[in-house]
Parts: sequence; structure tokens; C-alpha cells
Amino acid sequence: MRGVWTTEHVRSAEERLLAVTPEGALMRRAAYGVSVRAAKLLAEHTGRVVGTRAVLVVGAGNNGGDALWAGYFLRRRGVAVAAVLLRPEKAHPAGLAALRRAGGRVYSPETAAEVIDSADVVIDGVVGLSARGPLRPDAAAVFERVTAPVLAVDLPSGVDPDTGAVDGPAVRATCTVTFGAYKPVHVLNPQHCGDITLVDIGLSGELGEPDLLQLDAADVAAAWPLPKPEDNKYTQGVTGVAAGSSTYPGAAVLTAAAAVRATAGMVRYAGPVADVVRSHWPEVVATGSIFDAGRVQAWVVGPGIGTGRQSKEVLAEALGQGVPVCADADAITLIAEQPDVLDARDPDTPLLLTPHDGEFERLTGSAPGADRVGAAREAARRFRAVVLLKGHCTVIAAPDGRVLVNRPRGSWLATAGSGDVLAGMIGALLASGLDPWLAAGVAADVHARAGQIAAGGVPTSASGILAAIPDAVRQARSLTP
Ligand SMILES: NC(=O)C1=CN([C@@H]2O[C@H](COP(=O)(O)OP(=O)(O)OC[C@H]3O[C@@H](n4cnc5c(N)ncnc54)[C@H](O)[C@@H]3O)[C@@H](O)[C@H]2O)[C@@H](O)CC1
Ligand SMILES: [K+]
Repeated sequence: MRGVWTTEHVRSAEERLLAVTPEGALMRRAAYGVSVRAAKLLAEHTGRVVGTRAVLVVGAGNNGGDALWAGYFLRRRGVAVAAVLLRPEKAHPAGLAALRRAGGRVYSPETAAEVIDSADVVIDGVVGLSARGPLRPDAAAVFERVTAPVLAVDLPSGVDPDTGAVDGPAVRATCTVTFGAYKPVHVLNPQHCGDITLVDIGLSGELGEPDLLQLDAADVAAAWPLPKPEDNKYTQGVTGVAAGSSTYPGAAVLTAAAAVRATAGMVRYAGPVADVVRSHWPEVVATGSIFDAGRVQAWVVGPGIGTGRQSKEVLAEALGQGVPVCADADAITLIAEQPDVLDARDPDTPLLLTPHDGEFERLTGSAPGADRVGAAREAARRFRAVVLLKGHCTVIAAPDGRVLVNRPRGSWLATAGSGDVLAGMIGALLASGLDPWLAAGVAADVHARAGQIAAGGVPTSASGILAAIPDAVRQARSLTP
């Protein structure tokens, strides 16, 4: 798993490390890493390093210091370096002196137009860990002019380091070089970070437990249930699906089918469109009502069921069986509108909620806002449920505070029925006995992979995502990052 630490935790770890490190050493380590990545970027874009032109955009703190020292190292590799100082009086003194000594030139934003236009790479050293709010107008004007690839030092300036939120002008980087630890921005807003490189500055011993986690392919491969020699159809988990209606039969088909595709366990369908489900997926045992569905190890309730009295009874029945329940779509709206349905739940019965932003607002009374991790964590505590908050970077919070952030693979999942497929996969993983938080995490990962595989660069559909689930699991099992 990839650990991610908040800026507060990174800062206190850095303080402990700084106390036992010669002055300036950490910054030079960090800056050297920036210069190596910058040289690679220059080589990729121009075919050479010597004789190319780099522009540093330098703010008032140590992030600017990193950029200035990186400029010094690039000068030693034969790169022409120009530093645009946004706050000349506050530019890192040692970094600026080193760059000047090495032959770097210095500009103000007003005099820099020409060097920006002819840059082969621009290095964003405006703000790092101490960033607050969007780019200020002077920095925004500089970046508006930029056409060269941008390397962000530590993180793209203008993006909130702890939430990844963007509320005005911000740097959109080709690549980001960060130091010592991944910060929330790197997993919550990868679109603005581009390709991310982590430079080791010796911080790992000081970091402690991560604040957020991101699954690697190895985690997904290790968690995904495969049949063992002693297994039969029951021991791998029976998934119950209560989905669909005569208005929305497709939701039933997609949800049940995703459960079929995800694991080798059995799938039972209970609802008004049993015939439709059976005709598409003969391996599903389908009945008309949850009350005569038989035993299951987990329920998925919600896609396309509506929010009427009967649906409430179905949800209450599922919640009362003492097995994990994934409440999706209409089931979330039901809980929001008629919270007494949760009285049917034994306090120990695991519950998993999968809201998108609108459902989240209905459920909790407020939109997730900029701090999506904080919002999901709070909702998880309040409902004693795993909350999977859908988004470009889906966030999965457990009631005990653990948070996973899913790695997006394009925007291919934004298509009708895609959520039904995710819910079905989660149900099958719950039925197999996986921890609900991990089940949601690995399902989200494979769902994203399936979307990318199904799309192959052009828009896809829920049926496409469904069909790609096996290849997505294969891809994770071959440990593709
Ligand atoms: N502390 C350390 O040991 C190390 C720090 N390093 C670098 O130091 C950075 C943190 O440096 P600092 O704490 O000095 O602060 P920053 O360089 O992140 O920010 C500098 C100042 O910019 C101002 N500012 C905040 N938001 C702004 C905005 N939107 N527009 C313009 N100005 C804004 C603030 O007054 C802030 O103090 C890290 O991101 C990293 O790049 C690295 O050199 C590695 C070692
Ligand atoms: K930066």
C-alpha cells in the first residue's frame, strides 16, 4: 500500500529530521532530485539537456529555495537557467546566491516574458507545503504565458496540499517531484500533478502511520478471492442482489452480472424482474422476493429499486439478516428520507454506503465540499458504515478513521449503469468475507481498471465495463501498477 501523510505530519517529521541533519542538506537532496527529473523531461521534449533553457518561478519560501538549488544543479549540466522572482526580498538567500554563482540570471515577472516564451521547461517553485489558496495574480499571469512542460516542486502551486481542491488559478504540471512522503494532493488531485516522482530525503523513519492509503496492484491481487482446492460454490460466498424494477430492469441485470463476474461464488437475485435476470445470466438463482431468497453471505440493495414502501421493507429485511449490506443508489436515498429503516440493523452488521455527491448531501445534509476525505470520514463515523464517496478519486472511509483513495484511470466510469456494476462487485467481495473497507477499495480499483480496458481510448458503457472485469482482475494479478 502507498502511504500518504498530511502536511502537518510531514512538517513535524521534517522538523525532527532537520534537527539531526547538517543545515541545507535536505534542501540540496530535494533539489538534486528535481534537477534529475527536469533533465529527463528536457531530454524527452527536446532530445538533449546541454544548451536547453529552464525557467524557475520562485516564491517566498523553501519551495522557491528548492527551485533555485535545482537551477544551480541544472546550470552544472549545461542548461541556461533564468529565475523569475515573485518576491525578490524573500527569495531563499543561499539558493539565490548559488544560482547566481553558477551563472543563472534573475528576472522579475514584468521583465520575464521573453525567457518564458523560449523556455524548454518551467519549474514551479511558487509554494509547497505552506500553500494556501489559489495562485496570486502575479504568479497566475506568469503561468498563463507558459507553453513549455511544467515541473512542479513538491506539489502544483494553487492546489490545496491537504485536500487537492482548486479554487482559482493553479499550476497544471506535466510532472511533480515530491520529497520524503506522498501528500494528500498527490492522490486526491493527480490531474494537476501529472507524473509523480518521490525523492527519498531520509524521512521515512520519522513519519509514523500514514493518514491515507492507496492500494497497489499487489494489494488488489492479494485480496481478490480465487477458488481454492477445498472450495465449492457456497464456501466462496453467496451474494444476494436486491435491485431493479419493472421500470429499471437493467439495474438488476448489471448488478447481478457484476457479482457473477467478480468471484466464483453463487449469486442470488431477489426482486420483480427475476425472469429478465435469469434470461441474461442463467447462473443466477433468481426469485421474486427477498423474503424467499434463501441464505446469502452479503446483500447488495438499491440499484433501480425505487424508494417506496416495498423498497423500504426490502432494505429493512436485508439489514436485519446479520450479514454485510452494501446500500447503493435508491437504498441511500431511502436511508436519507426514512432513517428509521436503520433500526432494522443490528449494530454489529457491517454496512457499506456508496454515495455520489448528490446522495451524500441527501444522506448527511451537506455536500462533501472541498475536504472530501474529511467529509467521508465524518459520515463513516456517523453511520458506523464504510462510506465510499464516488468521484474522480473515489474516497473510501471506515468508521475507525481508515481512508483509502482510489487511483483513477481516466474518466471512463462516468456512464449510466457504471455504479450498478461497482455495487455488484462490492457485494461479491463482501460475500467472500473480505473486510468491507478493503472490499470497497479493491472493487473500486478493479472497476477503474475495467473502465480503462473497456474504453481503450474511446467512450464505453456499463456493459463494456462489466465485460472487462475478468481482464481487469488479470491485469491487477500481473501486478500492473
Ligand atoms: N522543511 C524541510 O526540511 C524541507 C522543505 N522543503 C521544501 O520546503 C517547502 C515548504 O516551504 P515553506 O514552509 O518555506 O513554505 P512554501 O515555500 O510552501 O511557501 C512559502 C510562503 O508562501 C506564502 N504563500 C502561501 N500560499 C500562497 C499562495 N497561494 N501564493 C503565494 N504565496 C503563498 C506563505 O506565506 C508561505 O509562507 C516544501 O514544500 C518543500 O518544497 C524541501 O526543501 C525539503 C526539505
Ligand atoms: K510548487
